[in-house]
Amino acid sequence: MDISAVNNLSFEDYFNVFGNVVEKSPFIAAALWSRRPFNSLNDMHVAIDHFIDDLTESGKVGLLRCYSELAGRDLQGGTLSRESQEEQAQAGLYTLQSWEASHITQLNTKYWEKFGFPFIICARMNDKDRILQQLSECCRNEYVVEFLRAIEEVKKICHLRVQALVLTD
Ligand SMILES: NC(=O)NC1=NC(=O)NC1=O
Repeated sequence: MDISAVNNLSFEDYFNVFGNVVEKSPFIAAALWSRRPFNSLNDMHVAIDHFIDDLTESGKVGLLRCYSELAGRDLQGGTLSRESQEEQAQAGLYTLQSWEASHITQLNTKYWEKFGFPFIICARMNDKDRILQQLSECCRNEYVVEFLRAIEEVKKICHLRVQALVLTD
């Protein structure tokens, strides 16, 4: 659908389509309904980015905590969202060797224990080797570095999800 079709959707249809552009934070899509009409796809991106940037720190941390870990329990248990499942599959996280799977589990645990939210990276822009390498390196970062990086990765993931739903202009 193009941006004018987006603007003409009923709230229910809009919410069904865009509700998970920010993983398990449907309130963001619901809030952005008030920003219509969007002038362009980029206008939607900017509106979402500004909404996220305007959240309090605790609001941002809550948003980060809604993301499932990469190759984590949700992937193993088949409880990932459709979008996350597609993104993680595309990065090769469903076909890890056993040593890779145990390594990412160990690093994810170390990361969560250090920062209080899961390691987040845009899987569609990476592959399993780069994800493992980034996770390992990011475990050594300071809190503020990871907090800011994670928010920017959330935006990248969101932009790709919105782009997939709306024809580019
Ligand atoms: N923890 C994560 O990085 N999760 C994710 N990255 C993606 O690209 N999609 C996800 O669900």
